[in-house]
Amino acid sequence: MPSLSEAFQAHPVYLHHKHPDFNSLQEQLPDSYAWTQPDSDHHSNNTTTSTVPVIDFKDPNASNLIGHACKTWGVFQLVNHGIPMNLFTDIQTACLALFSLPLHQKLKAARSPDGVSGYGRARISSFFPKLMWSECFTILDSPLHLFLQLWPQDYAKYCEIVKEYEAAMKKLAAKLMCLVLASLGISKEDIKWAGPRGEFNGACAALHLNSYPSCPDPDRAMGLAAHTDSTLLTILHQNNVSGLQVLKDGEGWVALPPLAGGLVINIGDLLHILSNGLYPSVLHRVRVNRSWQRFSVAYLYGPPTNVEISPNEKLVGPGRPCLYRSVTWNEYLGKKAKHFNKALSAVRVSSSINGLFDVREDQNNDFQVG
Ligand SMILES: C=C1C[C@]23C[C@@]1(O)CC[C@H]2[C@@]12CCC[C@@](C)(C(=O)O1)[C@H]2[C@@H]3C(=O)O
Ligand SMILES: O=C(O)CCC(=O)C(=O)O
Ligand SMILES: [Fe+2]
Repeated sequence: MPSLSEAFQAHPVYLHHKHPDFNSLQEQLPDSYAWTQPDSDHHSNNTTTSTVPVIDFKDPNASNLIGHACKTWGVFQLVNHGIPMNLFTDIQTACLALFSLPLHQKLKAARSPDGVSGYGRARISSFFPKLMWSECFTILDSPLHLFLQLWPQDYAKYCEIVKEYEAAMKKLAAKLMCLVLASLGISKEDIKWAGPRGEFNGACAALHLNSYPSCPDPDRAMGLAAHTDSTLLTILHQNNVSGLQVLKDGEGWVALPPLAGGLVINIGDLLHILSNGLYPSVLHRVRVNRSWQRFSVAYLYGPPTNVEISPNEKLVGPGRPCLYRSVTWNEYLGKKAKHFNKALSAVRVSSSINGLFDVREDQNNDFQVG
């Protein structure tokens, strides 16, 4: 089976700017980080009243509630999910330890232009003329070789934390998949790689650690620009600092404040495709603030890299044409690396026939550079 890391070999991302040392940028926002915000965006932040659904995983009606949230928002917060609190404390401790290392040490584990794993900027940086106020660290498979560079003495402790965290996320993601699919009327028997008990054992995943340092001019800076994830679903843990926002049709950007012990679950592009557009992947972004450093840990969950994902036949019929052609995650990551937020449209089959376009094509660049 090809590995996820092969997806970027054909689309290397060269980021020409030097890696920043955010500690030395605390006086004034450099022009290369200054984004400007259109007036309409200020308004949408202030007037919105609705909130992202919070779902109790132990609720007997959880599958229906999840289905409704996926359809109307593409995102929800999950509580009572059974993940022990100490796993969150440990992974957040690992984030703090990692991002607090001196820059020259972090760069020993720098991500290569055609690679997936390691330290650097978000890959999407290459699509924007301005820089984002964040740094990230991506882990695919074992972090051992990277952590050996970062912590020659302490690497084992951090490897153990990552291993435990990933194992817990893998189990939770499989349970979520079963409920999400059930809410669409799809059973685990309909998905070959689900396995007999819905363990989704062959699933592929990446762990993405994000750090958003405090920022001298947060209104003009952008932590992470608006994007959708290419995943089936993403499970995100945020520390106690706000910043994450999702775009809601007709309402604008809605904040997703951290809930102690809660997890944010968002629909990615592959589930958007599998559900034939019924469960839309959600555009999200991260704003920064003047006082607090924010950390988040995203578990990016997808199918085995060689599995073709296409609209499920139960969701295709006379009134609902098949909207997307089938793609593997690897192939889709290649599309994302090339077309960014237009990747869904790039695999859409009937857009040119019906004159339909994926909504997010127009929603991509609400922040302009100034
Ligand atoms: C598996 C992956 C999904 C991702 C690219 C990656 O190889 C690892 C990082 C992921 C991430 C996180 C931030 C947003 C995003 C669009 C990006 O640039 O890197 C996603 C990618 C994705 O979901 O397409
Ligand atoms: O930091 C966050 O809250 C969001 C991170 C994110 O969107 C990602 O890693 O894909
Ligand atoms: Fe994301």
